[in-house]
Amino acid sequence: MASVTAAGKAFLHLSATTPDHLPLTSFSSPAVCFRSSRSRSPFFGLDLRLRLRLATSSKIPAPHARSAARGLRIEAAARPTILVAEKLGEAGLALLREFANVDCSYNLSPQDLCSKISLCDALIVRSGTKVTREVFDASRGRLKVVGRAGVGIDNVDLHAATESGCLVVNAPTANTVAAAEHGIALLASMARNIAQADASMKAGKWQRNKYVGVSLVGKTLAVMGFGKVGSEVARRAKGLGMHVIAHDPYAPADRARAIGAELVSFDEAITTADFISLHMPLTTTTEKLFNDEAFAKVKKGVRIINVARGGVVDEDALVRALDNGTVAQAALDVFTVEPPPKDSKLVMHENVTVTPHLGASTVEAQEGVAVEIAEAVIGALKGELAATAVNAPMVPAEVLSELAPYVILAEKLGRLAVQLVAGGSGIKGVKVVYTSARDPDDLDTRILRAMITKGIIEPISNVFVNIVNADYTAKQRGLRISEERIHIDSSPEVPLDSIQVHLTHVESKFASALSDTGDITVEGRVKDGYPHLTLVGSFSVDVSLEQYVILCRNVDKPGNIGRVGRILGEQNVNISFMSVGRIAPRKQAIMAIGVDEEPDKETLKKIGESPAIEEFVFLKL
Ligand SMILES: NC(=O)c1ccc[n+]([C@@H]2O[C@H](COP(=O)([O-])OP(=O)(O)OC[C@H]3O[C@@H](n4cnc5c(N)ncnc54)[C@H](O)[C@@H]3O)[C@@H](O)[C@H]2O)c1
Ligand SMILES: O=C(O)[C@H](O)COP(=O)(O)O
Repeated sequence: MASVTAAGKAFLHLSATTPDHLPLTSFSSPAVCFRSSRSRSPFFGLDLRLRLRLATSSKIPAPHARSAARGLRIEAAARPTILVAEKLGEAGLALLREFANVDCSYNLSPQDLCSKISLCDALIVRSGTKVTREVFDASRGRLKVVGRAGVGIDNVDLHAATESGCLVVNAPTANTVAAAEHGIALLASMARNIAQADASMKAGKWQRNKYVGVSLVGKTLAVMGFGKVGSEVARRAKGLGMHVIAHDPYAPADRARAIGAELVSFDEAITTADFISLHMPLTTTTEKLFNDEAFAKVKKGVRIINVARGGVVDEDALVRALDNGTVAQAALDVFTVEPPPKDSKLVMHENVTVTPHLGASTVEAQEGVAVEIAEAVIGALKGELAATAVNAPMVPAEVLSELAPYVILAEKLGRLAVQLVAGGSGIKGVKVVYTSARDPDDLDTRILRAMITKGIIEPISNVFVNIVNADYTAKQRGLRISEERIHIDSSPEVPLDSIQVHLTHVESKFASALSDTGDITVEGRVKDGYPHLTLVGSFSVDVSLEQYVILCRNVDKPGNIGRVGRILGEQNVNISFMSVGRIAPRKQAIMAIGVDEEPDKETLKKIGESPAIEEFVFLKL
């Protein structure tokens, strides 16, 4: 469809909503892993190594095996060896044994794991085994795949894995219901003092008055994080007659409504709830989110359940809140350090019920997880790439080499846009606009779309997005992605002029990021091979997208820029880049500041309090 832009240029409109099924076969040629400059995801540089490593297994297509043979040792005829370091369901073990020699060695010390690993092609773990850089070093290049039989891969050193050319796969869905059921079990047993009463009876007592509980029906439960587990907890709590509210800045409101839960802000959730159940991932934003400040706001006597990750709670602050009665009880399955110290005040607290990270531990979930991970590991050893690959997107090398800097730009724009979303508004629609001199047939945007999806989803979840699972993951989370191309008259040698990412109809924590249509809008370009932010809302800026960016809106008058610069300078925070975009001289302006170090909270507070600053946001890319 041809239309005309505001600038009067003709453009081609091509709307591609998320397809139901990805054409996986078209991606199944050489796997290429690449590393973005500084994000947690593995990107450029390691591509060929990982690709060739995977191609050294026996059942791979001949051309790939030939290319692998040139650079690497081939173990074509040998059956691979898989070390299973934590208990795995029988169905999964049976699948593994059909394909490989399986060594089930549980409770290995770090030293024993290191000495065994050089004889293994794959390693399967749960959350109890630390797969550190030492493990990858000790494998001396033989380890090709690490399978995490569960969701969280906090125990695997992803950078070290990628650097040693080792693929990491996980099993993200099979234990969702088990975790939700465990959350409900903790909720009910905490409310009725089941664990304490059981211990008391076993100690020979009969304390009927001491263990009077509280009822669930009619009480308000705040589900913090409305993803896979959180939504299942909400569904079950509705069945118990609870009033369910939820806080998740990125979840679509209609999905919550369908379950009968209302999405609310963080403050509303924690100030009104009788029970708070945590289901968000551990990220830089959620780390110690439940701290003294949060406990100061909760309804007195609130009860807290955590089956997500221990690090989301400041455990010392929780002990203080339990001691002073702010929090009546807590039921915890997860801890900052696992296992927690034997003398942990939190674990020993009489108002705390604990389980040793049992959320995923049902027979059914473990069978499901075992099959899911066995299939993923076998596939990877065969040279296929699973949709659950955590550290390996896959694109044809020639596409990658041309789009490399745009791929980084796409992910960074996604990361930036999602951090501008205000709590409670939920993201539903993403519109991506590519400006290019190329004919649509000459520009494959799948990888760019995948990278934008990755940038939007990864900072807010524990899902790892790659080219294989990007569209599926977006769809699963109710994210509709549409693409539009604007054709410009320029050299088709350059694949893209700009990429714009619009998060449609959301509220922003930085109002200036909203365009006239009410969308969060950011645009970027590649300049001298580096990604630059060139538009925020309606403001033109030009800042290199490095690790940290501060966006401030201020009145455009002398001295304002200097004030912010001085605050940063006083804290020894180095400015790497700065750009000012303004509507007109002496009206409103946006300062985009790239900084080398992460400013501490105090410094950010000072910037926010500076009279010149109308609003500001600190972004990690
Ligand atoms: N205890 C266990 O054995 C066990 C088992 C499974 C999962 N888990 C943990 O449970 C958690 C949830 O898992 P999941 O599979 O539902 O993940 P998910 O990615 O499906 O859902 C997480 C949700 O949290 C939301 N979120 C992100 N940042 C948030 C914030 N600041 N405030 C509120 N919400 C935020 C995301 O938008 C997403 O909807 C994870 O931490 C996971 O590791 C634990
Ligand atoms: O991340 C997960 O899948 C859960 O926390 C479960 O971990 P586990 O497999 O060690 O029980």
